[in-house]
Amino acid sequence: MIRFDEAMDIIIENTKILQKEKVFLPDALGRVLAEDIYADRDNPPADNSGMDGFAVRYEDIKGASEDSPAVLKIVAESKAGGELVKVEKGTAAYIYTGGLIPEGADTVVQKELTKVEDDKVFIFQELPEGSNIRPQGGDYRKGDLLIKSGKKIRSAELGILSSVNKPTVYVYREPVVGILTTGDEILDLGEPVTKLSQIRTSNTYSLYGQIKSMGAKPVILGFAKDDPEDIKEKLSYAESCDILLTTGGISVGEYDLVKDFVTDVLGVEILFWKVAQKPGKPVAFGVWGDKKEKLFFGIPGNPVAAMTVVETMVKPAVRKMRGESYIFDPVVKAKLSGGYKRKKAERLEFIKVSLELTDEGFVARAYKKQGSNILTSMLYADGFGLVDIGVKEIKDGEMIDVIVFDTDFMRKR
Ligand SMILES: Nc1nc2c(c(=O)[nH]1)N[C@H]1C(S)=C(S)[C@@H](COP(=O)(O)OP(=O)(O)OC[C@H]3O[C@@H](n4cnc5c(N)ncnc54)[C@H](O)[C@@H]3O)O[C@H]1N2
Ligand code: MOO
Repeated sequence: MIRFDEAMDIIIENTKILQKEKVFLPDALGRVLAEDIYADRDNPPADNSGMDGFAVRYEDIKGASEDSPAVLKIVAESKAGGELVKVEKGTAAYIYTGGLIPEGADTVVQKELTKVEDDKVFIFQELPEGSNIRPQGGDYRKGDLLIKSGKKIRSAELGILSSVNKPTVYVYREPVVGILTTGDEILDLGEPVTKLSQIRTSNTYSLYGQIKSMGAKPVILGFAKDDPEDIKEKLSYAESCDILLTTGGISVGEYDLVKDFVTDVLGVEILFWKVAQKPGKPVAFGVWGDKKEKLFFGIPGNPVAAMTVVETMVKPAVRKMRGESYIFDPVVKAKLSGGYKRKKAERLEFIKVSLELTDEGFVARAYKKQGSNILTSMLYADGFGLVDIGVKEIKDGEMIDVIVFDTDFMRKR
């Protein structure tokens, strides 16, 4: 049995970033940029006005006051999208926000400080030279590196990409993740219950949700009975996936067949099996494909073990494949209210905790039932508290590290 950190090193070392692909700009939201983005023009492309008002020569308004206003003849108009106009000594131009600064003008006086009579504008205040002018290149210059490859595309990035005229953009491909559910007892949605021992699947859809929300494409490969032929056939459906997840049949029972068959059918090379963690101990990991570029996770059947393994092990791998720079969820220090006790301390334990953000920092509370079959514990959890190997008790009020996988609790007021 290896430790969790050793397992993660093996996973990350064997995970490769996927190829890039071109997508339409709006579809790039949430994806990771696979090219450097340079400015095609200065922004703003020319000096322009930050206010509605009048473009003037500073010389002409110098010394202006309530009692002795400057009086200028209005000779032109400059609006956003308009032509470049001109002002000369003793004249002014109407100007609107975004309008080009007329040739000869060096200052903009906002409308509120002026009065118009016929073709004359009265200016009642001197403003510093250059007032209300947004200079050419004040945001960025042509040729500047604006966004580096590897950046996750949010709305701000979409705005910049569109401002530099990128109707399509290179991003990294999103992994296709096949989910194969195994077990004689497992029923899909809608299948009638005919025996007491049958279990309605939870893993198929909780894993689907996890995979989808981490920015990958889940594909449900079906349900296999604990029967060699059935498992082999359904494993073959995984051929076109980047990652194969199986749930169930990975422990040491007579019917735990998955690990051997992934090697027979897909040529998976198993790199580890069993990790000193709780839950999720029997997890298996391997690589396959021509260049060993595809991943296999044999995930335990117990529902909480399955979700925990996907959150802690599969998620960083998916993020790396997507080209993301930051692949781990945040870890925060939290005060563990109520403490936590356990009998054995041989494994790193991920305990399901709810979180609260108080004036004194994060407070974590462990769910009272931590078993790996307790589905409701995952409903309760915002994160996993980490109880290290060798630790049997964390006292009430002691600090623990918590992996935060849902931050909604921080919005509570
Ligand atoms: N002798 C040993 N027995 C077990 C060990 C061990 O080390 N020695 N490990 C235990 C641990 S830890 C886990 S976790 C489980 C994992 O077993 P499998 O991955 O082989 O899973 P199954 O036996 O197929 O199922 C376990 C449990 O989960 C339920 N299950 C399975 N699939 C689903 C699903 N899609 N939705 C909801 N529930 C599911 C299944 O009915 C079983 O109750 O092994 C321990 N045993
Ligand atoms: O570790 Mo198993 O993974 O207890 O549920």
